[in-house]
Amino acid sequence: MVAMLDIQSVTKKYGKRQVLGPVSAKLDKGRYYALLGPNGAGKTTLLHILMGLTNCSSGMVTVRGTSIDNLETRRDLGFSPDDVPFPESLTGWEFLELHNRLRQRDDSERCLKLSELFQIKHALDQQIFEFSHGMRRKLQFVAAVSHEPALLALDEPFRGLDPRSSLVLRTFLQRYVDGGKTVLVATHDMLRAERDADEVFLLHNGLIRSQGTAEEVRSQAQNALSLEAAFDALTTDKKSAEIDNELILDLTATTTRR
Ligand SMILES: Nc1ncnc2c1ncn2[C@@H]1O[C@H](COP(=O)(O)OP(=O)(O)OP(=O)(O)O)[C@@H](O)[C@H]1O
Repeated sequence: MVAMLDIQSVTKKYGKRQVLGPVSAKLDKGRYYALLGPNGAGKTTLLHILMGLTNCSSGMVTVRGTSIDNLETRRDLGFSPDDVPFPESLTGWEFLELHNRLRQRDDSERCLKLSELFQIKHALDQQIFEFSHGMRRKLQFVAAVSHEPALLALDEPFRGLDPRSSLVLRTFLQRYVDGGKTVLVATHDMLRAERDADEVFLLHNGLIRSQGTAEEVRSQAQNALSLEAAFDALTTDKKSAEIDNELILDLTATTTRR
């Protein structure tokens, strides 16, 4: 069976510095994947390469057997980035329409239904600079999913969402995957990853340090009790943990003495 996403020996260099890879992995349809890793591990860089937004330095990425260099292939991808500036002067609706036009599709009806689901429909005529952080996240998500992409990649999609919206998004993603699509979520939220993802990739210093179900990753970390503990064991060496503890004691001792 052809993989939904096939990442073949992908590397990324900025100048002489290699920040990613080689990374190889296959993602199947109908699965929810979590991409985990410490700050600077290369998660966003990898997502940008997978979505065709950044070129890799070497290697190849295919979606259902076709290179992501192909425009048609890229139209079957959806991406909700983290912290990318918005065109503030556009209204919410103009932002969604822009995505429709770039994809040469008319998904207006679906945009409206999604906006209703995420409770931003009432604000679509407002300019984006008036949107709150959570509203922006939701708008970004609606734009990413309105064309029903086969592969949906999301960078920290739950950050800043209120509990109800988080629940709606979580349910939506589960159903989306049940419908045969593939979801890849980069996150620092270990509890959510452990609960929701079928499989996780743990990236460390630009390389996949561990991958599999949360249970498999835990077993690779001497049967750690949680994914969070496994993450810590696989990405932090004992020496730096000791130095951290000493520094915390040192830095807080003066505070408590006052
Ligand atoms: N445009 C750039 N130029 C040079 N180096 C970059 C650039 N973008 C990212 N990097 C470097 O690439 C590495 C990976 O960064 P990346 O943003 O992919 O990490 P991340 O895992 O998403 O981190 P975080 O969890 O903090 O968001 C880091 O060392 C970063 O400094």
